[in-house]
Amino acid sequence: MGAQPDHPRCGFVALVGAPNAGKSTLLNAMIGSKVSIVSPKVQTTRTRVLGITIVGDSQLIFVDTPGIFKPKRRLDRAMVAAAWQGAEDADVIGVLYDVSRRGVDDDTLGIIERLKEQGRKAILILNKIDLVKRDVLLGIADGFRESGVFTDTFMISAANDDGVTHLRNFLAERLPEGPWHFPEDQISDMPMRLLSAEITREKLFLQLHQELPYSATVETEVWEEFDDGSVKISQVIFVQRESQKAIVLGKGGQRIKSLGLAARTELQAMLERRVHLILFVKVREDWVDDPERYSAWGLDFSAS
Ligand SMILES: Nc1nc2c(ncn2[C@@H]2O[C@H](COP(=O)(O)OP(=O)(O)OP(=O)(O)O)[C@@H](O)[C@H]2O)c(=O)[nH]1
Repeated sequence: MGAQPDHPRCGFVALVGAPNAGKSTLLNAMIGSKVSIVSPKVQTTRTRVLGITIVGDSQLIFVDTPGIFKPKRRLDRAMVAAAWQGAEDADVIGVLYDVSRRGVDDDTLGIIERLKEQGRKAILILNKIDLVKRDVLLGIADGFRESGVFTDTFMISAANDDGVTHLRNFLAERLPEGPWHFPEDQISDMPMRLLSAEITREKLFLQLHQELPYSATVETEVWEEFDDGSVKISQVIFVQRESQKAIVLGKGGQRIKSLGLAARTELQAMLERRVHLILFVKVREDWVDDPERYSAWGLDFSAS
């Protein structure tokens, strides 16, 4: 553990909001390094990610939560339970809202209701201000003020890094006094295996979004570091049907080659070392209801 300041502060910040509000983008902007997966599709964040950053004497530990939405499937219910758990344990809750949407959605209303029930205060983070006019923005802020839940309101554009530093400094001041929980150089306690699998899964979404909606998952099976500094990573892409396997492989293995290249390039940049990435595709029809998958994502299956 690196040296701590004389008067350290440390605490947990939970970002909650409807799917697509920009939680991952904001987290990445705050941490300054890729720790969560950003994708234009909704509900792609399946794992609770802790991103950690130091601001002055404060160590901010961000709990990025999966979208809090009405759970339908078993997996979704586990996600929602995990999301709320993260929020309830936090020192500061930030409710993120996408100002470009037309009218407040049920997800956000549900979050506010839940905060009210618990008598918890939160800060309101109005995101994507680059997409709306100022008077619209002020109207939205007024609307939220009536709920009585929010102590402070921030107007930011996470994607353009507008207002993010101000928010970060505010959070740093808000945290309770106490020793740092993590070594200074640790930006994420998400195991590297999991993070690298998420990178491959992101590539799957980006390259095959139409053909393969939400039915694939990726696991890292081998993580082997060599003396020359390189690392060998073997991953399995699980799909639900043979037809999907064929899609992931592509004609003459073209698709999987391209997925592997994209994932490897990003892994190398992140790990700052040479990466040998080996991808396999396996069919497992019932992965969505397999308890083992839940523990791998840090979700509590019994909560669902
Ligand atoms: N124009 C604009 N787009 C943004 C901004 N912040 C995020 N986005 C976009 O909004 C989309 C959703 O952002 P994410 O960060 O993935 O949202 P999320 O809340 O983590 O979504 P889930 O993973 O579904 O919970 C992405 O396409 C982002 O690029 C912003 O400030 N301005």
